[in-house]
Amino acid sequence: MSFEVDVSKALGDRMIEARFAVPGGLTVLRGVSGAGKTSVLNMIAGLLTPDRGHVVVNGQPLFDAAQGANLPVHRRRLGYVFQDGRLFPHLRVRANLLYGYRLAQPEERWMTLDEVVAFLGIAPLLDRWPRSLSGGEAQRVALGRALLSGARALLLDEPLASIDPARRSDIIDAILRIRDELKLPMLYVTHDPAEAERLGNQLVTIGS
Ligand SMILES: Nc1ncnc2c1ncn2[C@@H]1O[C@H](COP(=O)(O)OP(=O)(O)OP(=O)(O)O)[C@@H](O)[C@H]1O
Repeated sequence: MSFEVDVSKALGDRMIEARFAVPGGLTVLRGVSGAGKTSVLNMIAGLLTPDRGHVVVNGQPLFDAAQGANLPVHRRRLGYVFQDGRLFPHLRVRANLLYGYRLAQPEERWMTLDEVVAFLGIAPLLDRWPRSLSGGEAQRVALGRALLSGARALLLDEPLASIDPARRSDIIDAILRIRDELKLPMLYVTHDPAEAERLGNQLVTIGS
């Protein structure tokens, strides 16, 4: 299994719960607004600590309440791509990409800057500032930064939501190639049934 997740967390007056085990490929996380999809990704990433349960990714335990195990964020080898890209605004694209690369331990790196740039077709963007990029270009750079950080799995939270539907094809192609050529397991939050159908190998509903 690529992701084995069984967690609960009380947030305010709500209880966020998720329990699923999924193989590789792209797993769509769906659920009504407020069901807890982002909170579940944050628990897997290590940004939010579950009250109970465990998180295992690619066979490696990242969190286990019963054992008192809780790997810090930077050691989980997960790439996180947000709705709005969240590139560092004061760094050009090349420096944004290298930021992830420098964070990774040398033995964790499995793609070079040149390989990532060629894979995502972002060579013309390297000297640009994030503010000058379209939403789709920024998301391709965000994917590149995640790949360069030595990630062994990706978490994507509505990565197409802020991109004009007519201009989504480049980023969709990139995600499909990460799924099929690089074979990175992905958890992918979306509200869009067409996106789920096109990209997803399996579907998990949060909060039902
Ligand atoms: N730090 C917090 N303190 C209290 N409540 C919180 C906190 N963070 C999130 N919540 C609540 O937990 C619930 C789940 O939020 P979350 O953002 O995970 O849902 P979601 O399924 O991703 O929603 P959406 O589809 O709207 O993005 C919501 O009711 C939210 O208001």
